[in-house]
Amino acid sequence: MGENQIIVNAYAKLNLSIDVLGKRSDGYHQVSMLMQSISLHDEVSIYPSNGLTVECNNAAVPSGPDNLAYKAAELLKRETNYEGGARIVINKNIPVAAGLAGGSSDAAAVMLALNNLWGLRLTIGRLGHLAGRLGSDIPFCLLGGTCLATERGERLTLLPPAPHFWLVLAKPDFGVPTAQVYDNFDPQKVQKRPNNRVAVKAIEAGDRELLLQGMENVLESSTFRLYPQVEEIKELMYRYGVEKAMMCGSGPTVFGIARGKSHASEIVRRLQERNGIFVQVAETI
Ligand SMILES: C[C@@](CO)(OP(=O)(O)O)[C@H](O)COP(=O)(O)OP(=O)(O)OC[C@H]1O[C@@H](n2ccc(N)nc2=O)[C@H](O)[C@@H]1O
Ligand SMILES: Nc1ncnc2c1ncn2[C@@H]1O[C@H](COP(=O)(O)OP(=O)(O)O)[C@@H](O)[C@H]1O
Repeated sequence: MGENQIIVNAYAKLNLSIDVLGKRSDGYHQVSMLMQSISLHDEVSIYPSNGLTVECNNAAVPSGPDNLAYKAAELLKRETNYEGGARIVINKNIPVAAGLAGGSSDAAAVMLALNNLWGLRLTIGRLGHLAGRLGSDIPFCLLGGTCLATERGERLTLLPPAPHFWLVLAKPDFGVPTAQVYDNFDPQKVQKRPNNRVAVKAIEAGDRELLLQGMENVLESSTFRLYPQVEEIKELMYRYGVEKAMMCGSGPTVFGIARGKSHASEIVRRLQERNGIFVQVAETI
């Protein structure tokens, strides 16, 4: 390992709940979401270099300037007039366009690492502001843990850690663009809305049962209409006995809350019998 090489983990997120409160004049949606970091992560290695480069071992992810990690580095350079560079290498474990914020998390990890490597001394508040300009989920990825996210999702209130969950993640063999899900969102078609006030109280009180009652994701109504296979995965999770199943973000990944680690492994085994589904055990962190 080179002397100045930095390796950081970029953790995936899921949304314990998503409510959409309306459409804003800038085209984005006003949301109220409970966000949670999970153990699944990419490894981001950063090497000192004169130029700026980004490589990724997953062909579905753009290398170079279209990569969110590149955009994050470029934004830091522009804002601080920093003249140097970095070689960024992403080892992808988080499925792409999955609703797990893999790209956002890589970008956040790069911002934190380069702030150190380049000696920029930007405060977390300043980093958060810059992150929000790149993507609505990136400020949360900087902070991690359990948060309430409002506005576009970039305005955060840090909460105490949510009760621990063993999770099963399951994603069909296609990705879903976030913009398509928001465009297709119709509040009239929502069946169940979350109760975020109750869910926040439950997190503060460490009340697992109450939290499960408050959790819903209104974007399911949109994604399920576009991709019925996603709803089928959710139903399968319930058939296999999860306490709660819900779509991650805009999908198509579904998470199931298992009754323990071995229950999670058993569900993974059963889901693996179906072709073309990415399945993995994870836990909240
Ligand atoms: C749905 C969520 C839930 O956490 O996550 P993902 O499923 O993408 O992981 C987020 O709201 C996604 O955040 P993020 O993926 O950062 O979105 P952005 O890059 O800012 O925006 C992508 C597109 O989604 C739509 N968008 C996003 C956020 C928001 N509050 N309202 C929107 O309408 C806009 O059409 C925008 O052009
Ligand atoms: N570092 C990155 N990792 C993953 N995807 C990236 C990255 N940089 C840019 N992208 C692009 O962003 C899109 C959505 O990425 P991702 O963060 O995986 O999904 P989601 O928004 O569903 O959580 C991908 O289709 C990809 O083209």
